[in-house]
Amino acid sequence: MVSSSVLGFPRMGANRELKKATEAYWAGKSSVESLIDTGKTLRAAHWRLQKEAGADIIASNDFSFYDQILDHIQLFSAVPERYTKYGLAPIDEYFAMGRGLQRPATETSSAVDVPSLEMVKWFDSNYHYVKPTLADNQTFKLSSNPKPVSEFLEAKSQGITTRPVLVGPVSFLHLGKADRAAGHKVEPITLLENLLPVYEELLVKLAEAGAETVQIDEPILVLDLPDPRTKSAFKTAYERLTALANGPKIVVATYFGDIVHNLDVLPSLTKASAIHIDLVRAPQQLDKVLKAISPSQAISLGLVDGRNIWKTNFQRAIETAQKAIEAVGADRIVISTSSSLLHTPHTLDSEKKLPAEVADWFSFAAEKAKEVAILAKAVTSGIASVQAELEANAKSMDARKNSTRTNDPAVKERQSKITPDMYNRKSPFADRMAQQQKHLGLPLFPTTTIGSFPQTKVIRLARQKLTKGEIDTTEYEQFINKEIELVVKEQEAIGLDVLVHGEPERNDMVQYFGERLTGYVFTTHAWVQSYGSRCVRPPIIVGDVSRPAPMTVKESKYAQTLTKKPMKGMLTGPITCLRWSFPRDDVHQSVQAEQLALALRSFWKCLSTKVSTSGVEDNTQIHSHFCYSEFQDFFHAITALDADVMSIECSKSDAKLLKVFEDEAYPRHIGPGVYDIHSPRVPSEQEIKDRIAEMLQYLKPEQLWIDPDCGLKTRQWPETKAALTNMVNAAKYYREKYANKV
Ligand SMILES: Nc1nc2c(c(=O)[nH]1)N[C@@H](CNc1ccc(C(=O)N[C@@H](CCC(=O)N[C@@H](CCC(=O)N[C@@H](CCC(=O)O)C(=O)O)C(=O)O)C(=O)O)cc1)CN2
Ligand code: MET
Ligand SMILES: [Zn+2]
Repeated sequence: MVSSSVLGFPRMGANRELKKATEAYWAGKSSVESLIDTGKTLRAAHWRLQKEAGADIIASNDFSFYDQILDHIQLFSAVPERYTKYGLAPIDEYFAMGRGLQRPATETSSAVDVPSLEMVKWFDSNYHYVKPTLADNQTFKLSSNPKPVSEFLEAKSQGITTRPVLVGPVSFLHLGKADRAAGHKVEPITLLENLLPVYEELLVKLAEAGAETVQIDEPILVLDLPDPRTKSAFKTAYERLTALANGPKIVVATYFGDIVHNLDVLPSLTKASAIHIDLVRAPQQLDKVLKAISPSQAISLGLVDGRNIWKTNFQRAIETAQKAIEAVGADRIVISTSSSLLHTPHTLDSEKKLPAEVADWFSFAAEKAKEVAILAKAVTSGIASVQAELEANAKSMDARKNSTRTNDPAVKERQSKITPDMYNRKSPFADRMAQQQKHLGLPLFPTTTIGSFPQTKVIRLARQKLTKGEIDTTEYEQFINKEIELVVKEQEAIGLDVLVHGEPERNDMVQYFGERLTGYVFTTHAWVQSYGSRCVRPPIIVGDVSRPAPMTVKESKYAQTLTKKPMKGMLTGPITCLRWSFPRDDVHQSVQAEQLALALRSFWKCLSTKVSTSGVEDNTQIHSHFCYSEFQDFFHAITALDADVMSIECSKSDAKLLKVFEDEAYPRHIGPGVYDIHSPRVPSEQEIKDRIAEMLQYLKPEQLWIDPDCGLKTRQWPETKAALTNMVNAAKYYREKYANKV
């Protein structure tokens, strides 16, 4: 028999109950009991939903109040001392690591001021995890009442036997880093021996609690692993974890890529009961993995997309499953989601406004749980047992393929006319910068922000009223103009050099642009967690993209009339628009990216990839923003973009990484973010000065801009003003210090 499995379920809830509960707790508006209760209710509902959908294997410990990697940091007692020293309640210590904590002393407790841990993109998704920061000689200890065990028992008490999911020891270490803030230099992988006993203890506890199998995620198996120590860590770890006398069976799960280049790791995993692979992202790996697994091992086929919202093509999935069955036998096959469903919205049932034609093409998390069950039944009991479902699916696939929504000949025509000159700026950087300096007259260490200012409740409510028709466009636009006036006034008061309009008209930097382009559709409830309590509602690209309605130019122009200082206009680049939307799966992503670039270019010849930014005058200064700290990995790609000024996320990473700019003699301007905007914590002027001093070890004073890590939309006004004031003062200090020196 072939069973079906779901590697993990989204945890926010159908109506973002978890977001609301967490934010209410942070705001002091609800108790910890009420937060914990919401978690429990959501877990129960999600397990039941999957059970009723017919999924055989359902995950537990996929729930998290903030992030699953952060959960493991606490589970292993790997919390840095700067958090533990306050003796906070475990949940508060946990949130302090996620978002920092800054609070004055009270009669009963001392003052707390601690920044958050670093937050990083989860592989190439738009989810972000909290990076483990480890000490030299880091010790690990299993927390009391370990979460994976208690959540397993919780499900069991509800009559549902789950498969607990853990992040594997090798991935946990590989995704971590030395705690440089506390002076440590350890290479995380060398800590494996210290960590393994904790996994052993936990696995035994899970088995004792009744878990027959545990899913251990080792997603780093899809990465290149050049360090031989990483590969040998798999051997050390899995030979031990799969040999526990009283341990559970272990399924090793990989996702978001293929493991073909790491097949030499598989022999270390022979005693794992199954290997899971992502066949949506990397279908070509099946044959090789089938040959490489051991004869006793099962293979879990990730056939239902955990990253996108398209209905699974049943015919194709069944063909793949049958091929695998022929190769190794039905008893060794599991049909699964490609990854956790964390990256998909909760349920299609909530969408009442989608065109019916289009809604029939989609499948969200709840529907995907049904898909794995149908597929498993089809290959176990025969096609006839799910005839109706298969017919409906085939009809839907056909309808999508032949729909007029998906093909627009005019777009294809325009795409065929892209010429080489559309890729390049008019003059080289040095000439452009000379003209820009004359035009803009900026001081040394110019200060700016990334674009957004606080998206207050008032702004969101105004937008909600517009959507509901309670106010009209004119009233809404007047409201937005008032917000822009406020943002400009505040920036002038703070003393920033290059201003922004603050982006109040945008619900989200991706959704906003999607809503103004054809080829997209939008949802009302399809939220996906981005980090912590923050969610996005990615627009869906269903067809060829084109024909922008006028957008955002009006707001920027209005903002410029309010000040003599230079005003920067903000656009979301085509690649980000693509990758943070739900892209089509029937057309190559490069084609979709090009369509987006053309669409954006056509209304404003100014954007962050070359087709969009070329055709701009020399004295127009292009700022490109990248909120990734791993810039060294794509240094050459960003260099090729030829932006005049580049702003990058940097405040949480080692300033030494900036050395790449020095080594490569990068000539253009750079603003490495000087403070973290994801946390409400206000950085002091001294902290920012220290950070700038570090940057000046690698960057020339005349190329350095002073800005925050990213946009300020998630912040409140008081902390925004305080932080930017400290930032501007720090910049002024260096401006004086270097006056006449460069
Ligand atoms: N797409 C995307 N990806 C990104 C980023 C980003 O900004 N966008 N930034 C980086 C980090 N990720 C982030 C992700 C989300 C948010 C964020 O602020 N999200 C908001 C939602 C933004 C939004 O769409 N807001 C809408 C609607 C919000 C809403 O909930 N409205 C209420 C009504 C108003 C209210 O009570 O607040 C409702 O519908 O019930 C609007 O402003 O119009 C949130 O979770 O709170 C920030 C950063 C990387 N990836
Ligand atoms: C996630 S990058 C954000 C860029 C956007 N212009 C903002 O400031 O919010
Ligand atoms: Zn950013």
